[in-house]
Amino acid sequence: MAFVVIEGIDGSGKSTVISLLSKLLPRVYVTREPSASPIGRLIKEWALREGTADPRVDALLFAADRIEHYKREIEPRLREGYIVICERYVESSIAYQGAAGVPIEYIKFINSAVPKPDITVILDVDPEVAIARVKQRGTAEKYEQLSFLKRVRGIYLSRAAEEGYPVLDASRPAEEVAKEVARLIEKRLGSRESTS
Ligand SMILES: Nc1ncnc2c1ncn2[C@@H]1O[C@H](COP(=O)(O)OP(=O)(O)O)[C@@H](O)[C@H]1O
Ligand SMILES: Cc1cn([C@H]2C[C@H](O)[C@@H](COP(=O)(O)OP(=O)(O)O)O2)c(=O)[nH]c1=O
Repeated sequence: MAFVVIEGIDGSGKSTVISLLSKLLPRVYVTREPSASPIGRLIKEWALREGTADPRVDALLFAADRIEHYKREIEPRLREGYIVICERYVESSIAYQGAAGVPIEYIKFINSAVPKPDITVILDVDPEVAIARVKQRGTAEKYEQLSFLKRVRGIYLSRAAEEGYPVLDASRPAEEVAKEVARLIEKRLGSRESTS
């Protein structure tokens, strides 16, 4: 079993890479955050639109959605032997709510009820490129502002340095990025099989 998380700013190509990945790897279950849970819907329909009074409310809502999402959707699929690929997870809260001023230790604590993924990959791209890509996609959400995304990117890169996450250049064609992620996953799974 393998729990893989793909992280990156809006427009870094996460959804595109993940849909390509699901064709490159066997028995993949794809999911994402905010999730389809009632809390995930509240986040999409309210927190990310009108907005909350304090970014700690966002952090708490994302953490609550994450526990529901992990317990009800991710954990059962892992037990069934799927490679679960999740678009966004704890590092999104650290990067986005951290950039909004919430202390990182607070974010880590409220997310301590869910386990670390087996693999976390950061898709890195210049925020100007990401914003241009998202503009083609339709309306920008509350977090899709250039200066804010520059702070988010900075936190992702410092977290990758702290935790040893692979950082991929996501300005390349999505097919190339997806192949590199698939190789990373196969290598990590292969090394687990050889040690198990
Ligand atoms: N590597 C890439 N090169 C150019 N455009 C891309 C690339 N990856 C994604 N896109 C385009 O950028 C937009 C955002 O991609 P998406 O995968 O939705 O990003 P995210 O899920 O990270 O927000 C989409 O229109 C998509 O077609
Ligand atoms: C999971 C997560 C997402 N976000 C933000 C990042 C995005 O701007 C926004 C929605 O995520 P996004 O991946 O853009 O989903 P959608 O395609 O449905 O818009 O939520 C956080 O601020 N914290 C989190 O913990």
